[in-house]
Amino acid sequence: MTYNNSISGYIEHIVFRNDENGYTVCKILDDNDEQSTLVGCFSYISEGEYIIAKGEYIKHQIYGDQFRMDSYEIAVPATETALLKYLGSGAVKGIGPTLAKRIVDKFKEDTLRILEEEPECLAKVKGISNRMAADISSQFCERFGLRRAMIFLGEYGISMNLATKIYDKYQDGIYKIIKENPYKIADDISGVGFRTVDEIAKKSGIKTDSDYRIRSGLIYTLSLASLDGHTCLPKTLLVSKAEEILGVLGEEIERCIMDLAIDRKVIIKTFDEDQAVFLSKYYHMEQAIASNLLALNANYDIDKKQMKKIIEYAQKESDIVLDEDQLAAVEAAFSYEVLIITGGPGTGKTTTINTIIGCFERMSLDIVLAAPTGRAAKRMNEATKKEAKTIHRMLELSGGIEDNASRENFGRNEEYPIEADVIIIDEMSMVDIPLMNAILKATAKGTRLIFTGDANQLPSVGPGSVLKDLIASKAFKVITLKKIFRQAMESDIVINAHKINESEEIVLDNKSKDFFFLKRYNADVIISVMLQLLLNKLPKYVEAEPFDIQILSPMRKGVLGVDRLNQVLQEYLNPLEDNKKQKEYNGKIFREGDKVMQIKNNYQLEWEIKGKYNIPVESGMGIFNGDMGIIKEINEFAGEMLIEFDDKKEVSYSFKNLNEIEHAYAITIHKSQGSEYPAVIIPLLNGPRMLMNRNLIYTAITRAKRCVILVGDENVFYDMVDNVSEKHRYSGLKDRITEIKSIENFN
Ligand SMILES: Nc1ncnc2c1ncn2[C@@H]1O[C@H](COP(=O)(O)OP(=O)(O)OP(=O)(O)O)[C@@H](O)[C@H]1O
Repeated sequence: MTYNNSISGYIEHIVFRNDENGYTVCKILDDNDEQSTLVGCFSYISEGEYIIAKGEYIKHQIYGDQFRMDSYEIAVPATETALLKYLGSGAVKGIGPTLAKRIVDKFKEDTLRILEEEPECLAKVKGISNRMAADISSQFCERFGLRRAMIFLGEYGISMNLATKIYDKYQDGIYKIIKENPYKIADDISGVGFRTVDEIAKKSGIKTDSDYRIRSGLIYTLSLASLDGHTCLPKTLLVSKAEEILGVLGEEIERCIMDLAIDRKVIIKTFDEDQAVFLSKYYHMEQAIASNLLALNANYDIDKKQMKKIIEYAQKESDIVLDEDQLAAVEAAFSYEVLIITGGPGTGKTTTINTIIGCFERMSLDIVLAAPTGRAAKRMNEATKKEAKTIHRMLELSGGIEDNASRENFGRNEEYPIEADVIIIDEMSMVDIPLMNAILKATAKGTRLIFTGDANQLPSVGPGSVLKDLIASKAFKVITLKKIFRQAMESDIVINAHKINESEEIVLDNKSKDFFFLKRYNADVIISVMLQLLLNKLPKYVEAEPFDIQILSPMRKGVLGVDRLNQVLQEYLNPLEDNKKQKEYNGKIFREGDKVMQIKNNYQLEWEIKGKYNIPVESGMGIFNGDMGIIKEINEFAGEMLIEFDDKKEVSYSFKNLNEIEHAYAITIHKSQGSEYPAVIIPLLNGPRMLMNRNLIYTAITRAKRCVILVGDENVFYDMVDNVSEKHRYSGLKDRITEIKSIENFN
């Protein structure tokens, strides 16, 4: 590219700067002492710097003439004028224009060297004490160091924010790290991944078969596997995946796995015929879960006569006669410190839990109820009429948004355990390894733990398959409820859910009252049928608002994936009108009236419920993953959006928090885990076999309370029901439990 234009001068004032991509608008005083506006992406820029930029003059529609920079250099202030401008710009705290002049007058062009190397000489300038001289020098060195590092890291395409983090961590050591082992950055700084450092390494000339690269790539491969739910990978699989990612020979990879094992970065354990390689954090978590659970797993010596009396009383009080399995579950809650109650829909899990609560309350025991999501906790609260919290809240998460990093920041832990005689956790299928580890750390010896859930639901989003592994270990008391009760028998949702699990034939003749299949084979037709159902037929049929009826799609992508469905449905259900404001964020348009969903737990979002005359009558904190709301108001000027959630909770979102919100006309089945809706509509046309399995369709159907309507190709439905090749999760929890148990038995 040839440049007809260049500009050079001092940066007088920075008007705007985006620290992520470095986009900057600033005023530059050029060599003719004329001021211009300079714009562009600068990896480093600071007031007082002398800049030589290449680019072109453009005319901005609103802001007028500007110089748009394509490339630039920062000159070291060498002349006396340059030094004066630089030091006088306020770049170094404590030096203003007067002091700058005195310093430059005294040291002339040697000024920078004096600042860096002989700060004591500075004290010879009138007005500068010894202490001030040292302070000025250290500020100057830090600033110059940062400037050099920013420019250096900028050349590797590193964003400003990241460059600052990297510099804060390594200071001047950064040059050596980038040249020798940039992979260290991924180890040391959270949020920096292998792909980023691999790019840096490539530019820095590091060989593809460098040991540092392979080791970092192996950790990356295992981390990717954990996003798919695995806490470990069989060694052969790890080697082949790493070969694909790194493009190096298997032998080299195997050697590096051994090195990582020696450094305890990974743990290798025997696994069937093969070996399993774990990221050490997951290995230790599984190990801790196994030993903590086994340590808790005591049997209580109970007075059986007394127990039977209490159970009798609780049954009378709730006017229920428990069946054999339910009774066994209640009795087990008396005798076992750890108890698992599982069963499909309508098998009486809630009824059993309520009886257990009734008994323990009579015994004056303190009971704490919790579930993995906000909606699941709300449901537990409605079913038991007792307070139920999210697990994170029970564990007193400190900090706002829950993410992997904050998972260890729980207020309740081994030093300050949960004060309860009994902890009951529902929807256990959603609990992953890190969360289970945190629950057990916060559970004191002597506290009973009761886990309930349905092992046929989708597994947790995070790594591990805790509930299944606990059951498979046979180390804990498990009661499986199988009988479907009369009331539940009337529901084809419940009946068909069980048929799906038992591989029994499901007749799609639409003679049911609550389970329908509308055969359609074209995506647009399917969408139009869903709209009809949502707007006209279903609300009356299930006595619910269209807002409460949920479309659940198996996928995010594709013609019937949630991304497209949300776009299309928004146009039909909430089209743009003159008086409706909207805000674009990340390529999505949020509009007043849109149905949206919070997609992470945020314990610091404040809500308010307003009463008559718009006066707040209640307030609190916390909006959770899966909470649904409607955009009430968009205020472009304040950069805020008002969203109303369940129970009229109003929350003001700053535009920069919009990454916590998604449109929710349609959501993925995965996202619906732990929630229930009066009616669900499920479009089924096609999808990858890996995803379209029994687990997924079972989970989708069991989300509906009063009506399920599937719309699409019946063969896809039958294929899903038949596809039991549920994606296998590699985990070591069951083995750790068996291992520790056998050592205990041996002792
Ligand atoms: N022992 C019993 N005798 C009579 N009815 C029962 C009994 N146990 C449960 N039921 C009834 O069966 C239905 C399903 O029970 P419950 O809601 O406890 O099951 P669940 O497993 O929690 O179901 P879901 O997973 O769908 O919430 C309810 O209507 C309940 O009243």
